[in-house]
Amino acid sequence: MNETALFVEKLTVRRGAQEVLHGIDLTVEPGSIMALLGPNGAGKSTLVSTIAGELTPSKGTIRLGTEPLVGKRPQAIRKLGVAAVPEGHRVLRGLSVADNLHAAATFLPADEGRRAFEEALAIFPELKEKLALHAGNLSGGQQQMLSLAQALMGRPQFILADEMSFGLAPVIVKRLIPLMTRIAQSGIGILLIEQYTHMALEIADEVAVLSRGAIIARDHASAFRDRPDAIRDLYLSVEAA
Ligand SMILES: Nc1ncnc2c1ncn2[C@@H]1O[C@H](COP(=O)(O)OP(=O)(O)OP(=O)(O)O)[C@@H](O)[C@H]1O
Repeated sequence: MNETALFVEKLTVRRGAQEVLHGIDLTVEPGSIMALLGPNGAGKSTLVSTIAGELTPSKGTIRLGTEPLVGKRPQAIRKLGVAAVPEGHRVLRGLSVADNLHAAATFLPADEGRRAFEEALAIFPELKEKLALHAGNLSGGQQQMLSLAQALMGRPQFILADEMSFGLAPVIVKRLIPLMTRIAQSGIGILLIEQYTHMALEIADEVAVLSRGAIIARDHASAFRDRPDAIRDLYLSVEAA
């Protein structure tokens, strides 16, 4: 077992009166992509929000290597190296693209911040031409790239990518999703929630299927690649039970 992995152990989370995650166990390895798939309401966003420190579990642990994350504030978790890229591209719309990127480098020493800025532009060359534009004037796909670039500039060890493709045209998603492979190759572990199951399976190393707050299947992505319908059959079998 890799000690620098992101470990979720026996995680139980309530929202209001309802328990929505029931003892989740999940490990994301550095440099690998874990696709978390499941129907609407399964608890995927709840899991991401809990890892990111926005929700407090009622039971269980989350660790980055040996470092416990439960009880830490979202900003502290981000600083330790776990960055959430939220659904719906939440960039600072009134600021320029350049200022959005600079804001993401606030915690870095100046020279490292400059390096991170250049690296982000190397990964997302489209943003280079838009540096002076207000982020609110970018297309949805470009805003999502900016959001991802901001997460990367914090030098994360892990990225939690929740429905990055939300609201984007499939043609944009086809360009965005392969970038995740490049990011993983740089050593960053990715927990990927993606509505386009076939695209998630193409790039993922492992798959965990969540239904009604429990992991109902976990395997190498290759086991599902040629039969994405098997995943929907799994959801349906749980729904029917
Ligand atoms: N803010 C909230 N307050 C109370 N319950 C919530 C809240 N947000 C989500 N829930 C409930 O928690 C459960 C899990 O929802 P969650 O959004 O985590 O699922 P999901 O798998 O991400 O679904 P989707 O794909 O629709 O986003 C659902 O039953 C949902 O109704």
